Amino acid sequence: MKRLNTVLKEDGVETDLILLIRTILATSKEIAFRVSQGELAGVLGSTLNENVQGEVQKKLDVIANQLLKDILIDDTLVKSVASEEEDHAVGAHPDGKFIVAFDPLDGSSNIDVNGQIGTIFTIYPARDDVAYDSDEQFKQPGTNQVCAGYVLYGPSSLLVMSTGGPTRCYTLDCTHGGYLLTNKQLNVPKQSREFAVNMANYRYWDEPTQVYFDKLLYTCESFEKSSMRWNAAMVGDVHRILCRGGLFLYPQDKRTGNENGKIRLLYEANPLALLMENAGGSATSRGKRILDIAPSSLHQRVPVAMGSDEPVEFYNSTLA
Ligand SMILES: O=P(O)(O)OC[C@H]1O[C@](O)(COP(=O)(O)O)[C@@H](O)[C@@H]1O
Ligand SMILES: [Mg+2]
Ligand SMILES: [Mg+2]
Repeated sequence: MKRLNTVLKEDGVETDLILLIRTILATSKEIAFRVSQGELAGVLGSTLNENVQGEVQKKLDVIANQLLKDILIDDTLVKSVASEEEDHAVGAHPDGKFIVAFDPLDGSSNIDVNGQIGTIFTIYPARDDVAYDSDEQFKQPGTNQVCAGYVLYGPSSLLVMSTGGPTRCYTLDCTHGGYLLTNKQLNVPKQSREFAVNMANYRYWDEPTQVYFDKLLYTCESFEKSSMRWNAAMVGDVHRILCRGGLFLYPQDKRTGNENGKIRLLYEANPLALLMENAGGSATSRGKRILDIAPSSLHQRVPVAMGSDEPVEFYNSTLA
């Protein structure tokens, strides 16, 4: 099996970008180790703090954020970093070539129940027309991403990543400490009857989304044998869909604060949209391509429908 470094070189990825990816992944190995130790490493449970979005921070959210932030702001290739757990962009090096955004720990509610969690990251070229440490650095559409990926800390730790080409999957080999290529190209099937959505929000959805699910569950013949799969971690739900198709949905709803759903554009929707598209799937928000939306603020939320082409189109046609 090929090592990550070899694959990136064969893909023609520039050396500086390879170095930055390796820096991020060095931290992911540290996080993977702590996750695997669980209670023994003292990483379970909550802190007394909330992040800028009013969510209670878990100890692992804070630890993963600190590990990633520290290593990245030390790296001269990095101009600025943005994180779900930071109020604003954190400046690193004014001459840095790249900016990095991340969700240090996605699926925080799964931490204490030994469920799937992951780290999502994305790399963009740095801008020279705005201050190196300002949020403006990150107001770029997802099409500008030069790399997007996630590390899923499950029964094994997996890296799923694209540097613009195919979405590839690597497995962390704990015996030598490196990522090895285990699937050179993920291909999302065009059709699928699986869907991932928090059905408990049904009463808050707007009418078109309710109608879509009424059709899907009760009348639509092609969904007769559909199955729901919900991890409560987008990274885990999207991983399943990248492997075997399906629809991931997090719509907007009527509750105050949920007008744009829950998923954050910069460090959740955009990197996962790039991986989905480069695996042959679709990624949309209110019927539009997610990758074309530039964030207007760091923690902007967007409704999300991504996965196999057919169910994504069917969902969007119901909204139209
Ligand atoms: O179960 P809920 O409350 O609908 O939320 C699940 C969603 O929230 C998230 O966990 C948010 O991510 P964080 O854990 O990084 O805050 C998504 O990954 C997931 O799809
Ligand atoms: Mg998240
Ligand atoms: Mg998070």
